[in-house]
Amino acid sequence: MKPILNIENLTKIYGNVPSQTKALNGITFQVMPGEFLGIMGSSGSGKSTLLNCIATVIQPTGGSIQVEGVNLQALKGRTLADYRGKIVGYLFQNFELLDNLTGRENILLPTSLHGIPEKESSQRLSQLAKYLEINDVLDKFPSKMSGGQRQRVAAARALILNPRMILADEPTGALDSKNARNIMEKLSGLNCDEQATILMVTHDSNAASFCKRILFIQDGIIFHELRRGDESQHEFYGRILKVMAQLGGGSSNVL
Ligand SMILES: Nc1ncnc2c1ncn2[C@@H]1O[C@H](COP(=O)(O)OP(=O)(O)OP(=O)(O)O)[C@@H](O)[C@H]1O
Repeated sequence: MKPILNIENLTKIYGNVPSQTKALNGITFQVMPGEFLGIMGSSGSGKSTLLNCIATVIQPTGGSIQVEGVNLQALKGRTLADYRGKIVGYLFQNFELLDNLTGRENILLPTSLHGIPEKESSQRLSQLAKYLEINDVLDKFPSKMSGGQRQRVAAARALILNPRMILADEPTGALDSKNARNIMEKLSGLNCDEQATILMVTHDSNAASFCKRILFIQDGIIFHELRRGDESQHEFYGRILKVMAQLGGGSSNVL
């Protein structure tokens, strides 16, 4: 099997001499199709910079990112729009739903932007709405939804085009523990049932314990890696806490 994502010696330097910040300092890793990879690290370690480089929101300074064998730097115009719309789906901490659109309209927005036939879109919508338990909020505006409902609607929007890879930046960051657990169960279910490939940046050790593998970043480099293997989620959570303690951060919530 070939990796879906191949990152080699990635660097990102912000600013100009003399006030430069080296946010990524030569990161190399691969992600295989169907992986659920967590990226953890203390504040300022470079996690969001890494995710934003993969999302093509920011340009790396050096190194390469290949998705399904294609170098992201080679993407332009239509191919770049297709990458951003169809190859990757994004899930943000603050949901980023449009306030003046209903849940249904928010979810279907990418399908109209990418010219997906209505029948295909509505079939996928029904499937996702059932799975994510959001049927009763499809006609509501985001301001009338709970935080958990907003994040599940945002997840449906991220998944509506069947992306090859989901990029999630602190998806539980604005949720209480019950809703955080709920969205993580849904993401984990998609990973198991649909073999969705997920890359998730998180500070939350509970959320990270749903992953199959975790990369810990410190000062822009990979400092440690954990694989869950056959461990229970609770055992994995314990190991995550130990690494986070070494990094000087972490979550005190217990599953
Ligand atoms: N636009 C920017 N201009 C200059 N420096 C930046 C910029 N964005 C991030 N940085 C710096 O790059 C480093 C990595 O930041 P990044 O946001 O990737 O860290 P992070 O691990 O995601 O942090 P957090 O967990 O607090 O969100 C930090 O030192 C940060 O101050």
